[in-house]
Amino acid sequence: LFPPGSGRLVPYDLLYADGVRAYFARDWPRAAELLQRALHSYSQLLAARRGCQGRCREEAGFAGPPAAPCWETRFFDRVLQRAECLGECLGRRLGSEPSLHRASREIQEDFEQREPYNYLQVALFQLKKLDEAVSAAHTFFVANPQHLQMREDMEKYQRMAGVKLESFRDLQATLYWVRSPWRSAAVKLEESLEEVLLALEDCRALCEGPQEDDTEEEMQLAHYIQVLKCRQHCVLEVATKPGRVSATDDFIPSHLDLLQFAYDQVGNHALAAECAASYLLFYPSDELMLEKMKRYQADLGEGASVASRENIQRYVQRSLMEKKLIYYAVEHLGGTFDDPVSSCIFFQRSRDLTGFSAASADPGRTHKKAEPILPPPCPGPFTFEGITIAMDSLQLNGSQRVVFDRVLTDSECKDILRLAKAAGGTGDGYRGRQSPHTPHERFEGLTVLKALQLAQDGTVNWRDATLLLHASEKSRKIVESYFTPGKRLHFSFTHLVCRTAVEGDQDGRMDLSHPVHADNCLLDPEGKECWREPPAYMYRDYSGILYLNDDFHGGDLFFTELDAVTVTAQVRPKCGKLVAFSSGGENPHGVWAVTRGRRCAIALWYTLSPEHAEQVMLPLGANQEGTATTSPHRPGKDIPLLLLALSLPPSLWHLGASVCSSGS
Ligand SMILES: O=C(O)CCC(=O)C(=O)O
Ligand SMILES: [Fe+3]
Repeated sequence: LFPPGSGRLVPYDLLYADGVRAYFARDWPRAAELLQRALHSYSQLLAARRGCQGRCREEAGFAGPPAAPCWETRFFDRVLQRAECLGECLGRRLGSEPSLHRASREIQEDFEQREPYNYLQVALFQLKKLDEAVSAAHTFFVANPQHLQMREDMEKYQRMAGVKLESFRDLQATLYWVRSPWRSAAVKLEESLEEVLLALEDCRALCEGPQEDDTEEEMQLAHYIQVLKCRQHCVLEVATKPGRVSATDDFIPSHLDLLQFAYDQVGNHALAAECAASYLLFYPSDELMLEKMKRYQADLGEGASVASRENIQRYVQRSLMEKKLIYYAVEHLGGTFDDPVSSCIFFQRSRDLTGFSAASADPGRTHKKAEPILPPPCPGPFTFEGITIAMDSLQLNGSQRVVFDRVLTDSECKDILRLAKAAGGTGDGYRGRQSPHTPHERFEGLTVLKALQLAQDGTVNWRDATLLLHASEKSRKIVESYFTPGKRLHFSFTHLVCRTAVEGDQDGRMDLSHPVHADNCLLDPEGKECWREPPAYMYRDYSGILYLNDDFHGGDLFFTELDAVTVTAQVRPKCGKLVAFSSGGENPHGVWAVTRGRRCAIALWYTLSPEHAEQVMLPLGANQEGTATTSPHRPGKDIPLLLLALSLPPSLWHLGASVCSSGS
């Protein structure tokens, strides 16, 4: 079908399937070759898609509005035109029908998760191509830092004689960023922001219907206002048209917010600051963002000037101007305007600009007074107002423990729970599976990045995904200011996790939902010690759990002594309750069985060390305490295996732990 030299790209899923088959047949040379070809084919496909997208966007942009009677139809025409262009362009570049290159969802996910590199590294290792094997392993590990098997392999590679430091390279890294998963998030966010701004332009251009010269002035004005309203509605149009990136009315500011977060995570403070400044154009009094701006400014130094993005400035100014004109018209000519953008600042500013309120009160006016327009509810930023300390270390009978209340409002909890539900419905990335701790519960986890990815796909809504990020960030700030004032706490790992009681399987249950453990060391209840060594996440310094609901039975969190049985304190989960504690042996904890319903929480782990921010890979070349040999103090087999496993993040359990469990 695809003879070599025909210039036709062999679909990557076919190559992959053959490669995996060869792998299991232990035909290493063939496996390595096919897997490498599969990866090559996949990257060619992505490159072709990117190239064609650029071209077709231009083409559709230059084509000019087709002469259809109403602009919605024309908008669809434009979309169809672009789809057609894409199909042709891809067909040409790939040398075959683009549909042949559409792999199943599972295979796509494998490639997104870099799974083929996992097979490849084994095959290359078997072929004694050590340098290439290490690069492949490293490339896989960068995207799967929680993968226990690979983590061990990486440690082995690092200890191996003859392995060069340069071999630890990410074969998929884009130019200047390595390691952080936020890197690819930022790239994707930039892409989708650009997509939307372009789509907006497309949509706005189509608002301009034919102008009849001889209509009366009044009619012309009415027509013009219609055009302006149409343009204002483009934000929503772009949000809901099929084939577009999913968006909400708050799409642009949310994107800027997420981008500043992503850039901050990868340490690019200049870009983070630029996005923060751009975000502030929408919400100039957002306290959290203003505070971040201050930090960025301090990080960047005195002389550095921070400006918002020009395209966003233009967007905001233009939008304000249009709203101003519309409000003016509504007031003087009648009619209504249902502002599609709920951003309060837009509303308030455009009202201020028109002098709307003052004009309405002017007694000299003869016009019928315009209906007062109520500002839309401001979603507003989080504030720390209202948060209370419900229990401190003393009341919790231990050290470095605290419980805060009212970190989230009921409606925020509801929105985040909705996110969990929507993500659960996809059966993707959030699959309910048996809890790793107990057969009587199902266990589901969703990371912030995965939530953003689902928002990108349009599976969940942007606002909810952003809310998850905000809730995490807010908790981080609270924990930071409580436990480490003046020192920055970084996210180490964050996920939304739900535990659901399996119905009809709860009678006489004796086990726990989450057995007693400590978060950064291996608890040894017999020796009454906690070993801070791998595979525990040693660099986790603080833990937080932000609860989202209480409509379930059981599921209280409890702290114990080092013996793992003497309970010292207990916390009943509730929406908005945040429990935080230091992650070490001073805080062994567990969760009572959930015997009815579903218990959801955002689990958060923080680190003081920037190198471990939101990734779990140890810096290469650095000396990893205790990784090279087993500590002589470690009572090896005396540590119950379960306790050992529990000090690893739950995320580990939903990544295929071994090569064999995936791709087959
Ligand atoms: O959900 C909870 O209350 C605690 C969970 C926990 O300790 C953990 O995931 O490490
Ligand atoms: Fe824990």
